[in-house]
Amino acid sequence: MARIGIIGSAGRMGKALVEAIAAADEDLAGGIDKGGDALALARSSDVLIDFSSPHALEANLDAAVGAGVPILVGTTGLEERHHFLCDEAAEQIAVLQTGNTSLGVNMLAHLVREAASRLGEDWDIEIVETHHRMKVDAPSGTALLLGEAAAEGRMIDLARHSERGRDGITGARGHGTIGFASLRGGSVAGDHTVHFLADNERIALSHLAENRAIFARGAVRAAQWLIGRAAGRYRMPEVLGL
Ligand SMILES: NC(=O)C1=CN([C@@H]2O[C@H](COP(=O)(O)OP(=O)(O)OC[C@H]3O[C@@H](n4cnc5c(N)ncnc54)[C@H](OP(=O)(O)O)[C@@H]3O)[C@@H](O)[C@H]2O)C=CC1
Ligand SMILES: O=C(O)C1=N[C@H](C(=O)O)C[C@H](O)C1
Repeated sequence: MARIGIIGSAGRMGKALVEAIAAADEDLAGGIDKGGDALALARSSDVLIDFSSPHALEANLDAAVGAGVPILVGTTGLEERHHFLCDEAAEQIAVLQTGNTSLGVNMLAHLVREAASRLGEDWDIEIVETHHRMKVDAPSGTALLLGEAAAEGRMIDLARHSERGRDGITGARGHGTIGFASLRGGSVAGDHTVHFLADNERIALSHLAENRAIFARGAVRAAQWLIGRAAGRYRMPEVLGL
């Protein structure tokens, strides 16, 4: 049995993970929240799963490196410097960072990449996400993951072709850009739709999460897969065989 340590264990995802670890017949090494000792947790774990806060990322990566255990980072709201920190840690341990651990969203990303590569630039791409009222970051990590997939399909740089947070007299939509819109309310676990819009026709590719069990199940699967892996950055499609 693998010993899995959870960072953010009292949170919404932390609770779902406790159930998923039991369902997978693995061992819960322990869990911490704000103020917890990540290094002590890492030393008693075979792998760490982090669904907490971007503020905690540096300490969590240091703990994983210190104990020499792999880490799955599911936390979203990450900035460029957080991705550099993941790269640095991945020189010494296996690191998998992803905005979404579910099979369905990773399959959707594959479809979006394919559609974006086949449809010309006269098909505008807009990504709409809806989440529960407690979510603190926008756009969601998943929306950005889907945006990256679309940008890869188009062979463009997402950072230089994004339209985010439109408000006021924005001017016409930039040709060839990828737009993002975020809705917040209720208890929605996570809905994402990638719209492809051309003159007189539209395609909408969607994923609707009915609960957090899908994220927790994927996270445990990734954690199991990470144990014993060489140092490096890994991605969910490798875990899921997509
Ligand atoms: N990749 C994916 O598939 C998914 C990613 N997420 C992401 O996971 C993250 C957590 O989501 P959710 O569970 O809903 O959020 P919650 O707010 O419910 O839980 C976050 C938990 O992290 C803890 N925490 C906060 N700061 C620290 C810290 N410095 N060190 C250790 N623990 C800390 C909190 O503890 P305290 O209350 O003490 O502050 C809390 O228990 C978000 O970024 C979310 O977007 C969510 C679902 C799926
Ligand atoms: O905060 C959430 O709840 C979720 N966060 C992730 C994201 O930002 O995409 C994944 C999922 O959609 C739920």
